Amino acid sequence: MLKQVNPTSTAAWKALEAHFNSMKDVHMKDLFDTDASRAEKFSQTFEDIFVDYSKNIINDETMKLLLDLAKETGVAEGIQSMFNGEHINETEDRAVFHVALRNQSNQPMKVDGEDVMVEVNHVLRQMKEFTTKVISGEWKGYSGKSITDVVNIGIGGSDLGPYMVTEALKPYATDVNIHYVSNVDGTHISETLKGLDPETTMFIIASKTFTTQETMTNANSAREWFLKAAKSENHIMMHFVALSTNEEKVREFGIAPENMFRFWDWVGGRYSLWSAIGLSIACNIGYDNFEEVLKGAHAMDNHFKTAEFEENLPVILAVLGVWYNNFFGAESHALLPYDQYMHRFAAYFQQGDMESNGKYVDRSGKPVDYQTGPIIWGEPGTNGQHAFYQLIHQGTKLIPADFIAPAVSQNPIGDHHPKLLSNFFAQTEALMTGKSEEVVVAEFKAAGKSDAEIEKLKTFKVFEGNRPTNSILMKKLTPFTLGALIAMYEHKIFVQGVMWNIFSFDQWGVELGKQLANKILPELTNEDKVESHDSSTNQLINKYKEMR
Ligand SMILES: O=P(O)(O)OC[C@H]1O[C@@](O)(CO)[C@@H](O)[C@@H]1O
Repeated sequence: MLKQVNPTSTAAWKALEAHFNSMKDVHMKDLFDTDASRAEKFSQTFEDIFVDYSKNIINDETMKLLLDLAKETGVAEGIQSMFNGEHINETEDRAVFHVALRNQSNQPMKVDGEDVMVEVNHVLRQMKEFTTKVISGEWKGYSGKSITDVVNIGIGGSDLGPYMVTEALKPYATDVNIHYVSNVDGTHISETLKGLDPETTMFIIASKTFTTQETMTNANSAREWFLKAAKSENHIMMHFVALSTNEEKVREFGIAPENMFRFWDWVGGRYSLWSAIGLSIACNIGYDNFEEVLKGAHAMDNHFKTAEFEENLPVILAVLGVWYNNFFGAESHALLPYDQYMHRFAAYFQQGDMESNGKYVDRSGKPVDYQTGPIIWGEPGTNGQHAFYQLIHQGTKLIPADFIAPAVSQNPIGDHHPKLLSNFFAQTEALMTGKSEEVVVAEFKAAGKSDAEIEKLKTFKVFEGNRPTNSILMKKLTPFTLGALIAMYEHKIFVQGVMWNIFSFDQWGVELGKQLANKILPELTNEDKVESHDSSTNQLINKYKEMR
């Protein structure tokens, strides 16, 4: 069980409220000007990852109080509880044990007295055997041909993680082409199946529950598409495998148990890419590279479990997020990877963060009277600079942002990478320093502008600066480094959930929409006028019936 501490009742919170009043008008520029060691003091290295968090509106006192808040809200105890396999997902009475999936040191890790590593390692061996056969061409389809394309059918945590990782690790891809189908919109599977050959296509049906409407609809459509060519149901087993906790539903679908890769209820969907859900990753980049991803995450787990809070990267990033979310009133957090391969990174953590901490009821069942999870968003740099950086630089909203970049490119052509990184460095500098009216006027004068022009335009060109960022510089985007980076953010989310006294591992909020959709679906199968909803929903459904 996690300690139940209302964060606003702690001494640290009260001290932070007072401290905020002394910091809210401080400009980071002045903090840098008065402390030559600032950058070094507020930076941390982990393996090949360098994190510079000095461009934040913090001083030593800020960090002390924020870490005190983490301590007072029971983060240290929460870390122990998670790694001890306690049922900290209390509303579903489950452990939260994704750390066991990547426990490469193979120390026993127990849930309810049982060492889960026996099963974890069995499934990893099964995954290795399967992916080796597929990649080597040994696995044959119904007509005797090898598999050329793998289609992962899943949604949410059964899609976003594998998709993000295979996109990020494209340089490590084998010859097996990987495709992801998630949306129930017929377009998604129709467009994906175009150009695929049923004789050489493998379908991975990824679903923890094996009941998700989108996934089962897409799986059935894939099966129909396949059987049109393959004819016999006996051929299903050569082209369909299942990743799930629900063996009964897998059998009902017609996938043989030997083609099922199991995982367990203590694996949350949004924390499942390390489990059998990662099968499509291993098919695409090879099992050894998938194992490297696990190793990177495991290294971060050990750091998270053992490092003092003052040097603990997930804890540091978590408390900085709380500082802006709960004291500066920031409502979102941007993830801005300066790496095109990481174009799905923010999307992945939209589920990871917002489905974990998008909660308004605390662990005692009472509505909170403080802010919880932020809106997560972002796009790769430099594209974002031509889309939304205007608001980040000169808007009225505070947007704390993480800038992420590799020092070494996987595609070192021409001078692209120096240009990419010059923008990576310049943006956080600009967000921090801004541009004063004095500098603006001097630039206008140097350009020969008249006083009247200067007077008219100068305020539009002033940048207040003091916009906080974290800079995360990786040596290179490798499987190990990506694994460590993902785990770092997973643990940041966990720490924030503990501090906000919420349950981060259930997701009751996704149920109502599904429930109402299931009620509406049958109403769409006829031409009857619908009157069972509010007037807007009735109107929309009836208008749809007129239009179609
Ligand atoms: O893996 P499955 O059981 O098909 O669930 C898919 C996704 O649906 C949810 O919205 C839960 O309903 C996510 O939490 C989950 O990752």
